[in-house]
Amino acid sequence: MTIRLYDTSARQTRDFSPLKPGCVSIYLCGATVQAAPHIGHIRSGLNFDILRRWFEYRGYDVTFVRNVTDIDDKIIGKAGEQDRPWWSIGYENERAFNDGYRALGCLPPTYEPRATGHITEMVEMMRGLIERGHAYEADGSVYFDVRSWPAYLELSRQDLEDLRQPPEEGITGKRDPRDFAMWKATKPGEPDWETPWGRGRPGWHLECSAMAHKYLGSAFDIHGGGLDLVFPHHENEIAQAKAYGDDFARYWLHNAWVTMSGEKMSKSLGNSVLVSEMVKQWRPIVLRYYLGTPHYRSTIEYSVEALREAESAFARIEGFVQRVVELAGGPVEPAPEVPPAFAEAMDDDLGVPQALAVVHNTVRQGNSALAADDKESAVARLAEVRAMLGVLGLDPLDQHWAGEDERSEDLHGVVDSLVRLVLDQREAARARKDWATADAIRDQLKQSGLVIEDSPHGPRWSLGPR
Ligand SMILES: Nc1ncnc2c1ncn2[C@@H]1O[C@H](COP(=O)(O)OP(=O)(O)OP(=O)(O)O)[C@@H](O)[C@H]1O
Ligand SMILES: [Zn+2]
Repeated sequence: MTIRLYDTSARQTRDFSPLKPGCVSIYLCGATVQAAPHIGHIRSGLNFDILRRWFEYRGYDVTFVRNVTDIDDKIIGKAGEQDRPWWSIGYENERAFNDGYRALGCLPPTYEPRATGHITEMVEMMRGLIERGHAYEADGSVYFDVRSWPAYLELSRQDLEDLRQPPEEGITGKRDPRDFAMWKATKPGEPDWETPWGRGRPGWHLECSAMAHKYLGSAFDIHGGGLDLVFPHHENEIAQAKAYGDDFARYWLHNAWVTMSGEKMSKSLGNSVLVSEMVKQWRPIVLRYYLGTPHYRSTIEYSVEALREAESAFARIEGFVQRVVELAGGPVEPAPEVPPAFAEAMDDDLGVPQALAVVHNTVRQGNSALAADDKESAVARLAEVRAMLGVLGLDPLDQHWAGEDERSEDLHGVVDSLVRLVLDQREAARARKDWATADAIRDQLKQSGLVIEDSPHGPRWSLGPR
């Protein structure tokens, strides 16, 4: 039972062996809080939430750090446009991100450090890098000297000579156009902090190296983020941290994008679908199913059709769960272990699609057991299904989703009695051979979006597809 993970750095799947037995440390590049999250951002959070849950299932003690970049050019730009303090933009969007993560059932990280709370650590890192000859000050900014670090670009496997585009354009004082800014000299009206090299503000790359060092030490297990971060962000993080003396991350994991018409969903491109809008149209648990169940290294091309498919696939699972709970007449606890085929799929670079196939198979077996009136077997299958869904964060009976909407419980009861009332009327019409009324009632029920099924315990209703 070795977990295997695709390591971007090695370009292959490697057996995972932790730095410290029984423990896993993960650093995930989190939100730049310049705007509310789109579903691409939350996909990244979700993929790593599932990774973390899987490690926990496998008995590891997980330390999961997901940072917040609360100072950045775009935040400052927005503050100017909206005539608001820069930090009010950051706080507002950080809350929006947290609402999004919570809505989709992402467990809170162990630590969620904000960049601006770690200026001291960043100054310390720059001081060390300047002392070691890997960084220099120019005009109040501090740059990393890429030629001083021969291993630079080892993650993205590029050649320094081929690096055509300087990562930071238009900044003067660089010794080499490919050197990147760790610290940016202040400009009038911009937020700034005191350093030995004058007032200024941090560059994005430095923030992550400094925060990873502070919370996870000089070496840790896994560093993650979206594929877009491989270069320059992660490459620059590595250069800073390693040149400073850290061993840094041992495995690099990158989630693929959510795209729209083949292009990365992105705030700056304006092709974003906000999480806050999506949760008005789709149940959050369905969104989680949609965004969390494709393999983390496969692109998700946004489509309403695929969302509908996710909705009906999840409805099949949920319908089974409900039927067995009704039959059992009481709670059915998750099994202590997931089926071996599920575990095997998850161990293999987090093979959620294959693992999900095991869930659907078990649901099918459970449904056959129900059809055969085999209560014991149906209940056993539900226990397995719950254990598997728990790992994926998709167990509809989990506290998180059961309280999805507290009012929905009340509403469920109200709809229940209304449906019974209407069906009684229909029965009465049939009894007096008033077929026209009976048919009209049936048609109206259908139009209302309810699906009525007969069950040994009387009629059951559920919401039909949209
Ligand atoms: N479309 C996407 N699909 C998957 N992951 C994404 C997508 N967009 C951003 N991410 C990931 O979400 C995390 C937070 O991203 P961040 O706030 O830095 O946004 P960003 O990459 O600047 O996004 P945008 O391009 O929308 O401005 C990062 O790990 C990033 O790689
Ligand atoms: Zn980062």
